[in-house]
Amino acid sequence: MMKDDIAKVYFTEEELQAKVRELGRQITEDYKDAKEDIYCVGILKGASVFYTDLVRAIDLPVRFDFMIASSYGSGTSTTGSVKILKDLDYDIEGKHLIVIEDIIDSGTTMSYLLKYFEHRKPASVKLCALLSKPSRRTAEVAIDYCGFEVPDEFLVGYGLDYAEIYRNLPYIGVLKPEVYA
Ligand SMILES: O=P(O)(O)OC[C@H]1O[C@H](OP(=O)(O)OP(=O)(O)O)[C@H](O)[C@@H]1O
Ligand SMILES: Nc1nc2[nH]cnc2c(=O)[nH]1
Ligand SMILES: [Mg+2]
Repeated sequence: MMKDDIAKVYFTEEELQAKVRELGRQITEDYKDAKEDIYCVGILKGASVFYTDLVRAIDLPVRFDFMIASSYGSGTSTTGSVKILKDLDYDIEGKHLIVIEDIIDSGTTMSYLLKYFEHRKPASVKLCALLSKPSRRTAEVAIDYCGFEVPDEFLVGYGLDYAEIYRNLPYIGVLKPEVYA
């Protein structure tokens, strides 16, 4: 079973779902009077699971868009360069963007994407990240809605992968050292 590979559970399914509801309520409250269209932009693939839960906790007419960005290759450390493998489908000029991400670690991915979005002149951009690892930050990123701060450990589950596996775990944890061997 997949759980046999997990050394420690950091956030249970229940804890994650409670946080998602709280973030959804906060976003709903903050955008309830917005005049412009709201675009929820998910950064695939890591944000996929959090995204689909969070949008269902937002009680407003939002639109979906996705980007695919990758800076980690297949390992556990950032390559430092961000590749956009899929761009936005829509012109976001004058729209509200809520960028939805699983984790801000070094900040490399998001600092790059936030600059990229600003060039497209949206009405506003806010970032919602489930996890933040502040001790690892090399590029500054302001997180408007942050789920949890986490220590410097490589986490898997709820969208977060190791070598593309473990994204479908409904909880977040760390792997046993022998899994990396
Ligand atoms: O703050 P950073 O150090 O840039 O790390 C955070 C990024 O790394 C992971 O994505 P990854 O590039 O591994 O691709 P994935 O989303 O497809 O897993 C994660 O989903 C974030 O997007
Ligand atoms: N799976 C996973 N991907 C990451 N990308 C940046 N930090 C992490 C992490 O802790 N786990
Ligand atoms: Mg990602």
